[in-house]
Amino acid sequence: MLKRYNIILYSTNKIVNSCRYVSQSMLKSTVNEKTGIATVIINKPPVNCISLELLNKINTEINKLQKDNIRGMILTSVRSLQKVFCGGLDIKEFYNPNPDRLAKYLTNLQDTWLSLYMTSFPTVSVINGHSLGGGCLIAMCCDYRVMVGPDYTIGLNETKLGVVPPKWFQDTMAAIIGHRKAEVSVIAGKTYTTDEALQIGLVDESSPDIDNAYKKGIQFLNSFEKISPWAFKMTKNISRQPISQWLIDNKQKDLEFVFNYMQTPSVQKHLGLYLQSLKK
Ligand SMILES: CCCCCCCCCCCC/C=C/CC(=O)SCCNC(=O)CCNC(=O)[C@H](O)C(C)(C)COP(=O)(O)OP(=O)(O)OC[C@H]1O[C@@H](n2cnc3c(N)ncnc32)[C@H](O)[C@@H]1OP(=O)(O)O
Repeated sequence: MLKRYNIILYSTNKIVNSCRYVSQSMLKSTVNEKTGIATVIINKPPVNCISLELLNKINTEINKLQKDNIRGMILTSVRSLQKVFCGGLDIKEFYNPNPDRLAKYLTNLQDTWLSLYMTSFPTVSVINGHSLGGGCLIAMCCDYRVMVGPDYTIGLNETKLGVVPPKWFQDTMAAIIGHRKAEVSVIAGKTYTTDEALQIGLVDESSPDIDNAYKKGIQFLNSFEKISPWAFKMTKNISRQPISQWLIDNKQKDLEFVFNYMQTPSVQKHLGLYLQSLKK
C-alpha cells in the first residue's frame, strides 16, 4: 500500500525520478514513490485544449490516484508547449457537434470537475502558461495555484466566445476570489496577467520560472505532512460540498440545458466566428 500522497497538476518531465507509472499520450502521470506525490502533465499539442478523449483520461487518472491513496498531486502542462498551460475546452467539440458525442462530452465535463474539485488529497496546479476558459476551471479546482509569469493570462473568458459559463464554473471562481469580483470577471470574460491574478487572489503565488513554481507547489503539499489525511479530507469536503452538491442534485437539468443551448443558431454562429478568429 502506498503512503498517502498530495497531487500537483504540473507540466514538466524532469522532476520525478521515481516513477510508479507513466501513460504515454495526452496525459502523463507519475508518482514519486518516496514522497507519494503525483505529477500529472497535460501533453496535447498545440495548446492542450480539452477534447472528449483528454477529459476521459483526466477523470480516469484522478480516480486512479484517489484509489492509490497518494499524498498529493501537482497538475501542469508539458514544458515543450512553452507558453500554454491549457487553452480551455476544445471549441471544436461544441461547433457543429455530433449530438451523442456532445452529450458524452458534457457528462464527462461534469464528472471530471466533480472528481478534481473534491479530491481527498491536496492538489496544486502549476500554471506554466496561458490558462483560459476550461483551463482556468481545472486550475481553480486545485487547492493551490502557482502561476509562472509575467506574460501569461488566466480567466473564464466564455462570454467573449458568446457562451455562458455554467453556474458551477462561476461558483468555483467565486469561492476563490469572492462573489463580487467573480461576477465582474465572468460577465466581462476578463483575463488576468500573472500579477493581476495574484493581486485578486485567483492564484496563490507567482514565479518567474517553472522549476521554482514546481518547488513552491511541493512546499505547499509538504505543509500537510503533519495534518491527518482524514482531517484534510473532511475539512475540504465541508468547505466545497455546497458547490459540488448543487451539480450532483442538478446534473441532468444542467446537462439538458447546456446541450440544447450549445446547439442554438446564435451560439453556433458565435463559436464559428471565434474559431475562425483563432485560425492562423
Ligand atoms: C441558467 C444557466 C445557464 C447556463 C448555460 C451554460 C451553457 C454554457 C456551456 C458552457 C460550455 C462552454 C464552455 C467553454 C469553456 C472554454 O474553455 S471555451 C475556450 C476558451 N479558450 C480560449 O478562448 C483560448 C483560445 N486560444 C487562444 O487564445 C490561443 O490559442 C492560446 C493563447 C491558448 C495559444 O496561442 P498560440 O500559441 O498563439 O496558439 P494559436 O495559434 O492561437 O492556436 C493553435 C491552434 O490551436 C487552436 N485552438 C486554440 N485554442 C483552441 C480551443 N480552445 N479549442 C479548439 N482549438 C483551439 C487554434 O485554432 C489553432 O489552430 P490552427 O493551428 O490554426 O488550426
